[in-house]
Amino acid sequence: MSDETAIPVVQMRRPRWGDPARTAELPGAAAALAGDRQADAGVDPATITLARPAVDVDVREQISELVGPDNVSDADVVRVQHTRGYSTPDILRLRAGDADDAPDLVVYPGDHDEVVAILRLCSERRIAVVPFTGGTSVVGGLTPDRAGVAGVISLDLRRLDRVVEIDEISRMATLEAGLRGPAAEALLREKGWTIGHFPQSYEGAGIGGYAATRSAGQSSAGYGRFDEMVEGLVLATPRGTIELGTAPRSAAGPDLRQLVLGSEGVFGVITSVQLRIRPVPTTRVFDAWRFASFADGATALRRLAQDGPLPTVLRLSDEVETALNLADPAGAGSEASGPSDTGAGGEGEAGDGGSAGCLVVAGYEGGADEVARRRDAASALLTDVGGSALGDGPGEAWRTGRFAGPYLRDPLLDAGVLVETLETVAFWSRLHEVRTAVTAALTDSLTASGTPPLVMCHISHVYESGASLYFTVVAPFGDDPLEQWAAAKTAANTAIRASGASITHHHAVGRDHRDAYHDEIGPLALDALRAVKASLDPAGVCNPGILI
Ligand SMILES: Cc1cc2nc3c(=O)[nH]c(=O)nc-3n(C[C@H](O)[C@H](O)[C@H](O)COP(=O)(O)OP(=O)(O)OC[C@H]3O[C@@H](n4cnc5c(N)ncnc54)[C@H](O)[C@@H]3O)c2cc1C
Repeated sequence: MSDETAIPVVQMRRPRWGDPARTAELPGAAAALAGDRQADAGVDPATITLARPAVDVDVREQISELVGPDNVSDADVVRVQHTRGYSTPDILRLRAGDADDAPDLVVYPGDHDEVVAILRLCSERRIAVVPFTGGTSVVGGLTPDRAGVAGVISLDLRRLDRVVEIDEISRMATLEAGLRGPAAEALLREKGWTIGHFPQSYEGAGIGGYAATRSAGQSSAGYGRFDEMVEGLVLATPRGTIELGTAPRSAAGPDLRQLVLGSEGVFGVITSVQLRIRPVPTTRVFDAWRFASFADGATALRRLAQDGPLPTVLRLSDEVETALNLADPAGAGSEASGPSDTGAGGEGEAGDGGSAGCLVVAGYEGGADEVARRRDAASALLTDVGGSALGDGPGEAWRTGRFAGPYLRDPLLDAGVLVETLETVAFWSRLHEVRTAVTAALTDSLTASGTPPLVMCHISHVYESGASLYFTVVAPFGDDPLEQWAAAKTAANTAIRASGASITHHHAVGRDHRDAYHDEIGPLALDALRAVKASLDPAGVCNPGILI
């Protein structure tokens, strides 16, 4: 019954997304935006030749002794596959043959002690260490600053792939950090358990990355964000090991787990995580509802978040995304996706906020009785606040197509259509102001570049006091797509901060949001974080330039 178990771990082939056997056709809307442009897939990454690795030969030998010679590589093709992440600018650079940010060495440690030993050695030799779990960062989290370091190592954690322990009584599992989403889920499901964390990057991302970025999955209403599932974790630092998580809640000082969650590799490397787990659901049903406007739909989501009951998946698309979603759910309303079918115009009248209204997907998972109870009560509330039931057709269609969206970005870029996403989070009382400001900033910036965009927005993570806003932007390439997007992104960041929202709900800070993050927390808080880093990483080799 579960589509998540049908999805294997995919070894990504930068710069393209996902399983090469699963390609997506260029959507009709994109053809209109692209005009007569010839499709161009860019430079083949296998043909890129890199400068010689900067790391001294004796360092390489010492690392080889630590992890075994087969677990170190300086081959160009391997280094290119560890270059940057999966933001659209990252992809555009690699498509242009620019792999200047490639690491010097890629190292595959086999256990926690090897990670500590590598960090110690790199600290002595001032070599930057970039933890790499799935490599799907969209915020520049894998692009360290080389200033002041003698080289860069990408620490690929794929060999840390064990389920260490399942504590069925406490409903907890200890997982190594390199386990990728589908592998972790498959191993737990063999024993009847699920994590319930399904980001749209599920095929690529993994446990360490989820924890280091405070990831949020599509089922966050039911299972919580990833950081809310974490009961304990182990951090390897250049100065040794920190183990956190003695009990579920404690009054023993500040909760230091929260200091490590979201730390993006700057304090060290998370090598294992103790997670809350739940029984695999036996029942799953996804309903769809229509609301007259985004504001009406947002009120309905707020009421569910505040008064309950919460579905397991809860999301609201704006008018443009709704029209595309109802036309082809695999193509819109997804993370990092673009429009799929009719695009601006056509039957759905996307682009003019036309007749489709705003789609709410409410999915319920659990035991049969409990699902029926929650579904009945939530449906009564949704009806009460003005929703029209659309049955389970569009909801099920969204569910089955939900991991397909990212596959559209490559054909869109091939066709000269810029597509990128960004997200934020705010209190309910400010949400509409934030949405209006960010939409205007993106629209104005890209229109000023001569490429008026299609801007879509959805809510997919809700709390009693607020919700996330997720924007998908589509525009034809201008003369310089990197500059074009940089200007739009700066405008959006400025609007987010000016309207009092957070710079990120789940994509994290990386390098791309660093300045806005510093503005958000203020200089004293930043000093405190820097003091923690100086204590754990005195040589400053852990992901330099990221976050702080
Ligand atoms: C198509 C697409 C869809 C996406 N959808 C979602 C979504 O639905 N929800 C969501 O939250 N995010 C989403 N993302 C963003 C991204 O997948 C998440 O940030 C994810 O958590 C990253 O996991 P990863 O394993 O790929 O981490 P990586 O990219 O390997 O690393 C992310 C950052 O954490 C650091 N890091 C990695 N592992 C460790 C470790 N063990 N210890 C310390 N630091 C570490 C890295 O150095 C880097 O700075 C999406 C991205 C793409 C490209």
